[in-house]
Order: sequence, then structure tokens, then C-alpha cells
Amino acid sequence: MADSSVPPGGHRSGRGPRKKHGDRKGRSGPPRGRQGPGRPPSGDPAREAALDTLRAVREDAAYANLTLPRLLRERRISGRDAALATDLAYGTCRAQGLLDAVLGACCDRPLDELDGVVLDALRLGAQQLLRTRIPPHAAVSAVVELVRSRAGSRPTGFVNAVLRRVAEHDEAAWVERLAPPDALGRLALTHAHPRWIAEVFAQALGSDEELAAALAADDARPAVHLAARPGEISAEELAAITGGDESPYSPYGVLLTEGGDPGELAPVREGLAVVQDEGSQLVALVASRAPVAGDDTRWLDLCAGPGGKAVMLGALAAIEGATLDAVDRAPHRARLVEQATEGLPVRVHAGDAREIVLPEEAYDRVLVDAPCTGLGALRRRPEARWRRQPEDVAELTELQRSLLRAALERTRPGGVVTYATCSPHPEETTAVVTAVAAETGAELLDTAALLPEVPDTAVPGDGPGVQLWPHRHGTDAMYAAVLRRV
Ligand SMILES: C[S@@+](CC[C@H](N)C(=O)[O-])C[C@H]1O[C@@H](n2cnc3c(N)ncnc32)[C@H](O)[C@@H]1O
Repeated sequence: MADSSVPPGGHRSGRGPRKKHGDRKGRSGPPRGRQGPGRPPSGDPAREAALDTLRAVREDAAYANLTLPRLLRERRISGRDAALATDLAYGTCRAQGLLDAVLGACCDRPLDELDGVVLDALRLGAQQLLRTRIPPHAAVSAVVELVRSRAGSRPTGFVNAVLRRVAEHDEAAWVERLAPPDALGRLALTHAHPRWIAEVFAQALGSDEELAAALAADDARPAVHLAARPGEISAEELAAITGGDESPYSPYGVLLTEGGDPGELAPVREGLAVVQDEGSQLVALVASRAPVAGDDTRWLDLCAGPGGKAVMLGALAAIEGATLDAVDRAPHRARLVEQATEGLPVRVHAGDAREIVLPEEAYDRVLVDAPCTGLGALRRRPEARWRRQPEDVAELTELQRSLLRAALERTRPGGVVTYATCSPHPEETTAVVTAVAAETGAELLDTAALLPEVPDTAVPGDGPGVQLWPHRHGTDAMYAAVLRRV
């Protein structure tokens, strides 16, 4: 597919040793003093913001969902431009592997030899051509102009030629040409997921039957949910005020139907509601519903930052006359928990949950919302699917096991521990719970029975716990399992 007529200029400059994309290069930096966060909107503020987000993700390992909102604020980009920037930046990050496969077939040199700004622009262009309804000529000329303003006219011919090649076929035809021969590999490419993640999803689902639906739902922008703070406002009232719909499962949930910044909604600004995926609400609900015999006043959240579930548990604790200790290893995240739970019966501790001095065998109800790969929340972290690596899993599962053990040590006999992850990876879910239960003698409780309103939560092979899925429940792929300390 290489086109020898593609003009020069797309390749990296010959100066200095060869660097990777992540390295900052002269020509990918701000041209002529025009760039920088405070720069006023140009003629194409949406694509400029999208391109700058891609640069930050590639060069600085930034998070797109933190970088873009900051750029939009600083540059006062709103309305349609903000919506376009969001679609393009997040969409390009999500589809990176698919876009790179197509671009690789249209370029006469390896992508990792291209200048960073040229690569970002090609990805942005390919995203528009293959995955949006933007007319091809508009997409190509906008990206070429962007490259001209960032890197001068030298690479524009190259970018123009490559994008014209991309535009020769639509997304489905490219998948047809580039897909590996096996069904799983094909589905992974079709829905722009790394193969290893598609394999993990298939394993967690127990078969390939739902894999296409799971990957498709995971490739879509998630709906925004609010959680009404128990004791402050009902979901019905919150839905009426925000114009949203009451969530299908969580008694506190509201599904927003309008776009816009949910942080600006009056109930959120006033602390009556928080932005929280319905799956996370259901995990907090499981933690609050797990049956405890006897006293039930001392609650503990061992991995609490930034505080989403601690707010829900703290509000429920206030209603039940209980108190919540909330721990997080990262001091800044512990501070976020403090801010989020102000006014609730919550004491926040910054420290490592495995070592922090807390009463032993004292708590009636404990939540361990463990650090994990986040494979169940990829919809919210656009670049994460390409950044995570299979090698990350082993280190995390070690930590998860030790956190679950630490939780059980702090729980009194008869008390309950809810173990949760925002990942469906069986190594992080059933393997951790089964191993620690066997080792400690903790009793596995029927978690599904605690969520009778939610269908189809079973873990394949009669594994312990419940598994939520975007394609089944419209939630993140959260996992939760309840153990009783004996
Ligand atoms: C999945 S997040 C928790 C999300 C939180 N429960 C919520 O709903 O907002 C996992 C948290 O565990 C914290 N963490 C990681 N290792 C830890 C440790 N050894 N002890 C305590 N907290 C830890 C991380 O800083 C992170 O904030």
C-alpha cells in the first residue's frame, strides 16, 4: 500500500538521534509563539484543542479526560466547538490502534518515524474520515491547515496524500482488508480494542457469544449518571430538577439525557448529588446491603479516593447512625475524600491500607474498592485501552490480594467485606476473591442476592460475586463480591 509518490516532509527531521513518539521534538512543539494553554481560540479551535490533547497524551502520558476539559476552559471553547473537540479528541484516542493500522497501510514509512505532530494530525484526520460524518474534503483540508500552522508547509503534501489514501475506503472496508483471519482478532480490530483486552472480555463473559456487543458498547461514549445523596434528595426529585431519567437499577441514580457539563448542574454544585456511574452506585449499595449480624456501626472504606463511594456510604452511615473511616494511600486523594464527605460522619486517613494503624478485628462493614487495571471503565478513559499492558495485571493482583487480606484483618468476626474492582479481568476478580477466601477461611456470600433488581450479573463458572457490563446494564464493567469474616 505504500505510495512512493507521497511527498517528503512527513518523516522526522534528520537532526540528532532517533527518538520515539513520546519524545518532544522541535517541530511538534509550539510554532511561532502561538501555542500554549492560554492561547486564544483560532479559526479551528475544536481541532486545535483535539490536536493538543493528542500531543499531551502521546508526549506526557497525560489523561485525555483531564487535559481536554482544561484546554476547553482555558481557551473558553464552548458549545458546538467544545462538542466537536471532545468527539475528535476522545474518539481518536479510543480508536488509536485501528487508525494506526489503517495509516500504516497508507504510509511509506513506519509510523514511529513520523514527527509527533504529523502522526497526531494523521490520526485526527483518519478518525474524521473513518469514524465521523464530517465530509472527507473538509476533514482533509482542516487537518492539512492545522499541520501548516503547527509545522510549516513542508509536511502538508505528505499529510494530504496519506489522508487521501485513507479516504479511498470506509471503515468497514479497511477492517475487511486489515483484519486478522480469526474471529476474535477481527472483532478486536472492528471495535478498536487491543487483542489482549478482547481476550480478557471473552474470558470474563465465559464465551464469545456476547463479545461483539461487549466490545461495541465499550467503544461508545458512556451516558452520564448522577447519584442523589441519600438523605438529601430523592432520585425522583433529582430527575425532575435535571431533566434526566431515574436509573433502571440504582435507587439513587439519574441518567442524564442532555449534554453539557454535569458539574454545573445546581444539585451537583450544592452537594446534593454527585456524578457517578450507576455501576459504582450499585457497588456502594452492595457494600451497604451486605448482611451483618449484631452491631453495625463501624464502617471502613480502605481505598476511598477520590471519594465517590465514600460519599454514598457516609450518607448512608449518617442515616443508620454509623461512622465511616476512609483510607487512601495518596494524600491528595485522601484530601479529595475529605472535601467530598464534608458534613458526613466520615474520618479520613492518608496511608497505606496494608500498614496504617487502625483497630484490628473492629469493623462491622468494610469496602475494598481496589486499584485495578480499569478495564471495566475504558469508556471513560479514552487512551487507557492502548496504554494498559497485560504485564500490569500481575503486580496489581498481588496488591489486590494483600488489600483484601488487610480488610479481613480489620473486620470483626461476623462482619462483612465487599471487594470491588472496575475491571472484569478474572485474575483481578474471581481469582483474588477465591484465593483469599480459601487462605483466610472467609465465607463467600451470595452477592447477586443483594442486587435482586439487577439481572444477568452471574460470573461464569459459578464464580463468586456479581459482574456488571456496559452492554447488559449500561454501567461500567464493575465487579463486586462479599465475604464474611468467620
Ligand atoms: C479504584 S480507586 C477507589 C475509588 C473510590 N472508592 C471511589 O469510589 O471514588 C482505588 C484507590 O486505591 C488507592 N490505593 C492504592 N493502593 C492503596 C493502598 N495500598 N492503600 C490505600 N489506598 C490505596 C488509590 O490511591 C485509589 O485512590
